[in-house]
Amino acid sequence: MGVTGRNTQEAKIPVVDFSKIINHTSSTTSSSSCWVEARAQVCQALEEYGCFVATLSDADADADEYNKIFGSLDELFGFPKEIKLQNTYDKPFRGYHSPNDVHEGLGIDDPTNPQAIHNFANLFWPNGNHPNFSESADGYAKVVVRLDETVTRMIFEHYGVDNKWCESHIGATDYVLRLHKYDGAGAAGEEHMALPEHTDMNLTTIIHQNHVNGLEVKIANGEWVPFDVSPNSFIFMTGDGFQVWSNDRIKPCVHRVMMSDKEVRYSVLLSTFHSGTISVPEELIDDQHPLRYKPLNHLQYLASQLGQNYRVCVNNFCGL
Ligand SMILES: O=C(O)CCC(=O)C(=O)O
Ligand SMILES: [Fe+2]
Repeated sequence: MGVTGRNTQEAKIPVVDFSKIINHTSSTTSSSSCWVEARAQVCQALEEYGCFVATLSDADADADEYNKIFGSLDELFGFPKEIKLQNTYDKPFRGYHSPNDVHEGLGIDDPTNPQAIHNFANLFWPNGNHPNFSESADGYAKVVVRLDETVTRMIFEHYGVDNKWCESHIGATDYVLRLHKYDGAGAAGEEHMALPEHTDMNLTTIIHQNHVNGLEVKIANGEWVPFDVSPNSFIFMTGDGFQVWSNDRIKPCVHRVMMSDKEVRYSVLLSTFHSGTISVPEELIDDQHPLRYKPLNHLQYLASQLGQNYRVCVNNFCGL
């Protein structure tokens, strides 16, 4: 292992094949054998790693749909900062952010609503002159929201939690689409940490990236494992919200971004939040798993992090 603790051997993020379960126009929610097999793999990976790589269909038309959005990002991030700063929302962690001089991000709140995408695009290309961006963001959001709903259904089923709670959970989910840019390594090719180690405060994050690697996941033995680029691979990570919901069965994924490539890395993230309160289902409380968390008001949890220069961890916020 090198000084960064990076894994150079065999450890890999588990891969789950969703190509028969989901494509860009539909998804299966039956109890077919591929569904049952994927459901077991998903939950085992989330308990061990807090993440897995979902591979979707690699048919050319589908891969085009997943990757079209990257075609607009040079132009989008090339707009002056004063325009990017207009990307704001009332709720926290939705709009433009620029935590350091090598990374910046823009956000679209509620991307399942075409009007929300249109309003975002109009900040940059007024008068509706943005057909490529809006169309590709809309198509992308549909695919990843479908993936998120499918995995959420698998999680509820796996732990034997009544479907009515699953449907109300999905109905109370807020989606945010985030577009991230990371500058490449300097002229001498020196590696830099573009985003330090953290877990996400949300329920789930789904990340897809352009042809430049950078995202790494910390596994149980402390090694860092890279998420390798592929046009039809999406990393699915669980955040603090599912740690609470699952009464500590599901791990929040610890990750960071290290840039060693000279090219710019773009990533597109779907981030999900609960619009109300996350409570541990009664099916997940027993003698071996006594209740560990008070109900978590997700928005209050996010708000508690604003303006802090340290992270209030979820155990301190609502742990029993
Ligand atoms: O852009 C990425 O690949 C990761 C970003 C991330 O971890 C975050 O914004 O929380
Ligand atoms: Fe993150």
